Amino acid sequence: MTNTLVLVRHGESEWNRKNIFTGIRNPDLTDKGLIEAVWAGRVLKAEGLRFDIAFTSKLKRAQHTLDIILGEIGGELPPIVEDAAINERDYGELSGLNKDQARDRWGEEQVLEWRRSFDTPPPGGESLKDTAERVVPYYREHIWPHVAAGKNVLVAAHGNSLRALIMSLEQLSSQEILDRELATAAPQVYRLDELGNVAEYRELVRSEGRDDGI
Ligand SMILES: O=C(O)[C@H](O)COP(=O)(O)O
Repeated sequence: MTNTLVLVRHGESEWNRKNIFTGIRNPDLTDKGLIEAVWAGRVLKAEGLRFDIAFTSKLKRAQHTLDIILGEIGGELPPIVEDAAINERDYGELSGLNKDQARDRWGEEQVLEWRRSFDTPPPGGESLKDTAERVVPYYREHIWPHVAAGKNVLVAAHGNSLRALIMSLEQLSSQEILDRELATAAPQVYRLDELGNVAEYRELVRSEGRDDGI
């Protein structure tokens, strides 16, 4: 399969485990996150996917996930481009706060609005719209040209930087993106047509109880 773009959110991070708003802070993966990344690499390999180039953010959890995936796939490593343009959405003053404590302090509805609305930024941070305004131009300028040239491209990034990109790729409305959740290390596999529209999409989700190692 060519013209393939695979987006993958990092595996579980230390702060995901502790239920803490992370944004552009820099925790690493947990042991569970490492295992999730291994699984993502194995399932992509089992799909027969090989990558010509890979992109990741400047944050450890995404870089580490990418390294593990590429290691599992094996063979010659593709070039890796790291750029802050695909960093996680900056959670501003919420960064470092426990999500339940934030709900106790500001109320369920306010916190949900900060987390999932399109254009309400958390105090001192970025809305999904702000995030899209850096992610989408970066995608168009630096990532899409490789896919357009028939390459297979892997992007390891973050829940909200990828939601911003998916909103543009799938032409979702600001209402439709509200409910789109990305599981950790679940590859989103897109085949794009020559205009960059989605020709095929599949999410590879880990099923419990497999005994074939993936
Ligand atoms: O930055 C974070 O805290 C998480 O990666 C994503 O946050 P969310 O679950 O509020 O989208």
